[in-house]
Amino acid sequence: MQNIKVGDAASKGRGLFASKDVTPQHTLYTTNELAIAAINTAELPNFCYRCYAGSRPSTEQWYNTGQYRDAELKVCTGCQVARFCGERCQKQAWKRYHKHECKIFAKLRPEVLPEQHDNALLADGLWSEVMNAMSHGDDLRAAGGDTWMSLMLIAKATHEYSQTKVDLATVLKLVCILKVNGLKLSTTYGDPIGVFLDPTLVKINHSCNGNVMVHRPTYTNGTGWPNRLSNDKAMLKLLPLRDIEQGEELTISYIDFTEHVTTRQKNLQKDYLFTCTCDKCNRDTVAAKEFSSTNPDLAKQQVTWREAVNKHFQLLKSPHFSVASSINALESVIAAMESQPSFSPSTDPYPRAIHELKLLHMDNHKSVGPALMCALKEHLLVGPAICASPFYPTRIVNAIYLLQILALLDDSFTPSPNRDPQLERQARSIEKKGLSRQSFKFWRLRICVDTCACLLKSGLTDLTGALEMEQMSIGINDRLTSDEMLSSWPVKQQGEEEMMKVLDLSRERWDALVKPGLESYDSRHPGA
Ligand SMILES: C[S@@+](CC[C@H](N)C(=O)[O-])C[C@H]1O[C@@H](n2cnc3c(N)ncnc32)[C@H](O)[C@@H]1O
Repeated sequence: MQNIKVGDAASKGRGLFASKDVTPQHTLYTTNELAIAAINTAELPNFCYRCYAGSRPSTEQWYNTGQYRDAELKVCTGCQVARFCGERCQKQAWKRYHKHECKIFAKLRPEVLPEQHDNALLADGLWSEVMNAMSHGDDLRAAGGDTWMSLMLIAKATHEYSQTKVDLATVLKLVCILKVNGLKLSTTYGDPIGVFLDPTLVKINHSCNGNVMVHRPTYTNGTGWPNRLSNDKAMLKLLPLRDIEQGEELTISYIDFTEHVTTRQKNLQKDYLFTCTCDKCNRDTVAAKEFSSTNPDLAKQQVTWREAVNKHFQLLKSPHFSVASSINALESVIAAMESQPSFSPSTDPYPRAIHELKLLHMDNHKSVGPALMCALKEHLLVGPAICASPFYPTRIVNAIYLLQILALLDDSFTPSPNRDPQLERQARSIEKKGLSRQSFKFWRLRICVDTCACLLKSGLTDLTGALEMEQMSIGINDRLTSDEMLSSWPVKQQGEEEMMKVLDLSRERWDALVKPGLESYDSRHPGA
């Protein structure tokens, strides 16, 4: 299933190219094994040290247990650091790498450097491929500063504690290679849990408007996880976001492409040592210059909003973090941005603020109502504005979450002895805000049908199981029924009016920001 080839990407060095015409349904590249991977120290207790399973279960499970994990991981009795989802993963990890590091981990615990987990023994061919990747060692050394200091420290610590026979200069080069070529190891739901390096993907270049995406399927090693829903055994997949022609260069975004162009440029220069000249950067640079000369006050205001959201991210990792004050800070940035007549949901930091606020409300366990408001804004306003491709995995994953939240609230209306009064109160309060039960069901159906349609045309096959469960709970059996159900639905107009009200959007704003997305939806479902 490898539909890629390595080629010359001019001033960027090598690059990856499509070796045939592909659609979003094709997988361009897949691997069942990560050559090098490291789970962040803080996440080690939460993820299997072999297959990285541990991503979030359904929202319902999360609501009922307050936990994102769907099974207990067993800790390695030797080091008390690595955890495994089952015996199979533990045995495989031991054979492949853990026997070389278990004692070192035991000695270092609890301060295990994440980079210490990288000493999977690489076969000769793989080792030379990895060592051939760009390291930018000389540039990093010349730039000096904190970055170079921390790379040196990591290299020295790794060299000393691993008792490797490889010399310090080589370890330092490897650490630089990891910095420049390492990609974010994330859950299927996009939460970062570490870093990985793949000998093929080290050749992929960056664009802030990338045409492909790395996806980590929900079900990896198939061990010990009772609630997994797919048979997809790939550790990762490279999926197209749109149709791509044979010979076209494949690009991913190394960074959060929703951030402001100056931040993107700064981060790419600092971490990857190049100046991005992609179309999006060129467009955004011109637009930002024009904006600060025509709207200097608002441009300054936007800087303070970005600083407020960045402060939340810094605090998130610190012991001074307070959920309540972060919620307040994010809510006030969101309200201030929405109050601008020129409000655009793709303007940084709006997408990041909405997503974070949703997660904080979800982490706050019982705040399902406020989480729903954020999830709706994310789905209807932010998603289409930041990425035109309906196959963008993050949009699909967010839609699945939204559906699960909707289901949780919708079910709470139904009389049952196990009904949760708190959940019911939140559902009633949304009803009071203006979204009737009928419209609630309409949106559930509409979002489910559309997400299924996108999923079927994408390579995200591991997610179909999660959506089938949503379909079943709504009562959809097949595509025809769903389109028929939608077209005969009496409250399409009413559903839209009520959603507008509940999200506090004027007709003008709805028409400008939400309607185009819904129209492209309608074109996917002509019968509806
Ligand atoms: C992961 S490597 C990508 C493969 C690399 N081009 C090679 O030849 O091995 C990352 C490095 O590629 C270069 N690069 C990636 N995307 C680029 C871009 N859009 N413009 C310029 N250089 C880029 C930078 O030097 C960056 O540090």
